[in-house]
Parts: sequence; structure tokens; C-alpha cells
Amino acid sequence: MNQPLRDTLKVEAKRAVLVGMLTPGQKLSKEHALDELAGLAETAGCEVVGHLTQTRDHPEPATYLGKGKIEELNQLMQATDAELAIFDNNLSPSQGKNIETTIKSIVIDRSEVILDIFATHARTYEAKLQVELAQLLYMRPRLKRMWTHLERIEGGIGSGRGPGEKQLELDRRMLDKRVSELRRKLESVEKRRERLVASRNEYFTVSLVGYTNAGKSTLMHALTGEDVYIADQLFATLDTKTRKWDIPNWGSILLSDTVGFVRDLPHHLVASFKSTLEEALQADLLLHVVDASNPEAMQHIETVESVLEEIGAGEKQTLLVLNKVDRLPGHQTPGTEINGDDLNSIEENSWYHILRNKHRDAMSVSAVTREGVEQLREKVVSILSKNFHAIEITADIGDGKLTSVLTQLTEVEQTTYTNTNAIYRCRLPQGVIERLQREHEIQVEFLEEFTPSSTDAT
Ligand SMILES: Nc1nc2c(ncn2[C@@H]2O[C@H](COP(=O)(O)OP(=O)(O)OP(=O)(O)O)[C@@H](O)[C@H]2O)c(=O)[nH]1
Ligand SMILES: [Mg+2]
Repeated sequence: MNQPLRDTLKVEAKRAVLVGMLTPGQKLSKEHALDELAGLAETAGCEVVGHLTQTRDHPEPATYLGKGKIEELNQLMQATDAELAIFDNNLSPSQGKNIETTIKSIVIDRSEVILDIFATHARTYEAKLQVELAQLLYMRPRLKRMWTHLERIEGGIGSGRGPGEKQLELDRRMLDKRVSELRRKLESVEKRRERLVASRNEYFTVSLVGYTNAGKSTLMHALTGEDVYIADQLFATLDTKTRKWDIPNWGSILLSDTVGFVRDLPHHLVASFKSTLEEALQADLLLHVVDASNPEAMQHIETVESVLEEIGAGEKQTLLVLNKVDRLPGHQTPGTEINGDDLNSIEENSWYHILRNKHRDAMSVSAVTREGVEQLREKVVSILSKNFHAIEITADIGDGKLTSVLTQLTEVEQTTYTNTNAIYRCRLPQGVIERLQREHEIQVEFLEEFTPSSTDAT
């Protein structure tokens, strides 16, 4: 129905010039400022044929870059035979339009590239709905410009004057209709997922979160041995995947892999993916995976923390995992134990040392060589175990399901029966206790030894 419109968001193999602005607060050097955008553009299928940066205090309101720089961009586009200019920041609809008018080529911004990658990588029904919704919401204020793209592609329908207002109005209405349809469909998928999540409540849950390409899926594979999709590309994983992680003599954890984050994630995308992420964020613990071999690691951590904040998971218990230590300059001891302070071989003053000093509780691992993976496993177990409370559960004797859930979750230390009730003594984390209370008719009493001493003397 709105096929032609969606097509204009497709980046496809195109020769592209990357454009960025260096503002005073920016920590990146001029040479590396556009590295990430290049990665995004290539993942989207573009061929990068040129770079252009401008150092300025503030963007120009109408055209983002200064007038002279736009002219320079124009010349560079011609010299490199580029069809597309990709801006590293997000452009307002009118900035995009103004620049396009001047350079007479398609202009896209960071959001558009990310949306395009998401659209290509979406596999599940839900992810596809989420991406389409985000794309339509992004397009809505830019419809007029999308039409000009289309005209150019199809050789100028409407003799360059753009579509009539009537056509635009029709498109807008069509788009709004599709948006509400998508929202409705997503709602019903979400309800179905909520039921699924509820049925998993017997297990402890841990979620892997982090910047795109940090190695979340690789770590998931290293921990669970299950096959997952791993690729050296941005946003390889879009759908939350959950695998069982068995820990011998302890129990099982459900480990979820999630979509990666990136700086300036399009707002609509965060909103669309919020429900998928929320599911993962119900977890008892988050493992925040960082590519410690990337000089940008510190900024990546900040980005991830602010997205977590935005989706209401800022306060969640989180363990930082510094991954890819095998790639650190000076690293040379595969197979040996590493736990932070032993990494003397790694250059002093490197960003890795700064990272370690700032995050002393972080675990260092390599998901590829598996160094530190065993220690990570122990740490996760010890964190989860620390949350345990000693409790006494009184339940109806007829609740057989509760007995089987409890024996899966924990070792029941003592079971006694009265005529009507079964009383279990065991240890469980707070989150699990709350879930059991929601799902079963039970009374829970916290036993002295593990709860902080009560002021209420009985
Ligand atoms: N050298 C090295 N490479 C790693 C390590 N962990 C992951 N990689 C590589 O990093 C790339 C990205 O890994 P993924 O596991 O797909 O990363 P991800 O965080 O799941 O990425 P997205 O799904 O795109 O968000 C792949 O090429 C991996 O092989 C590691 O510990 N050491
Ligand atoms: Mg992944």
C-alpha cells in the first residue's frame, strides 16, 4: 500500500559521502570522528567514497553546516561521483530539505541509516512491526521530502514541482492509518509475550545488554553453549533471544540477549523496542557487556547507561563485563586467569586502565578465548545468591505446582505439614519471592538469620 514511500528509506548499495560536525565538547579526534558512521553506512550497504567534517560551535539552523561547507560538500559529491550524503547527527526535516535542494542529491541522517539497518535485520514478526512503526513515525514530518526522493528516482514525475498538497494529505492519512494498525498488532503480540514471560518465572533471569558489536551474542554462546547469530556488523541481533544457562550444582538461569544500543539511537526506535527491552529488563541481573578494546568504550558505557535510564532500568542491579580483553594492546596470555589487577602486561594509562579504575567491580573476559568466563559465571552465581533470603512459606497443601517450582528453584531445607498446609523453609531472592506471592496463595515469613534485624520486637 505505502510501498513507494517505504522504498525511499532503503539505503541500498550507494556511493556515499559522510558528513560530521566537530563541536567543542566532542572527545573524538578528526580522523576517528566518522568511524562509527562509516560502520553504520557499510552495514547498511553503502560504499563510503568521501569524508567531510566541519569544526563549529553551533550548527547553522537552516542548513546545519555553514554555507561555504555546503558548497564544499557539493563539490566533493561531484568529484567522488557520490549519490548520497550521510550526516552523522540527526537533521530536522527542514535542514534535510534545505541541504538536498542545494546539493541536489539525497541527504540522509544518522537515524535513517540506523532505521534502515534495523529494517534489514528484523527477523521476527514483532521486530518487523516495531521497525516499520519507527520508520513511519520518522517519515511523517518528512513526507514531502520523501516524495522528492521518489521523483528523482523515477525521473521527475510532476515536473519538479513536488506532489500536490492533495496527494500529500492522502499519504499522511494512509500513513496514520497504518500507524494505528501497527500499534494494534504490536499490542496483541505484547500481550502474548507477557503470558510467555510469566510462564518462565520459575527461573532466575539475567539479561545481556550493551553497545552494538560489544560481543553480547558471543558471550551468550560462551556461557550457554547454544548457537546464536554472531556477526561483525552493527545490530546483528534485533530480537531478544533467551537461552537456558545451566549451572551445575546450583540451578538454571534464563539468559537473554538483547538488541544493542548506539549513540543517538532514533527516538522512535527506542520507543518501538521498549516493550521487547522491558521484557529483558525484568531480569534479576543485567550484564552490561562492553568492548574494552574499543577506545570509545567509556562513551559507549555512558550511552548504554543513559538508554537504560530512559527505559526505566537505571536502578537495576548491573554487573559490568569488559569483553574482548584478548584484543587489548599488550595482551599476550591466552588461557591464563585474568581478574583485573593481574593485567600488568597491558599498557599503563591505556583507556583500559582508566576503565578498570573507574569500574573496580567489573569483570574482564574474552568471549572468544573464554578467558575470565568461568570467573564471570562464579560472580553471577554469587551475586544472585547474595540476594537470597531465608524464608518460610506456608501454602495450601493441595498446591502441587508450588512444590515442583520450589524444588526446581532451590533446595528446600525443611518441609513440614499440618492438616491443611505445607510449610517449606528455603532460600530465595527477593524478586522470586515476589513472583511466587503473585502466582500462588502463599504466606511468606522472613527468617531472622538473613533479614536485617527488625525493630519490631515480637
Ligand atoms: N577478539 C574478540 N572478538 C570478539 C569477542 N567477543 C565478540 N567478538 C567479535 O565481535 C563481533 C561482534 O560480536 P557479537 O557477539 O555479534 O556482538 P553483539 O554485542 O551481539 O552485537 P549486536 O547484536 O550487533 O548488538 C564478532 O565479530 C565477534 O566475533 C572477544 O572476546 N574477542
Ligand atoms: Mg548480537
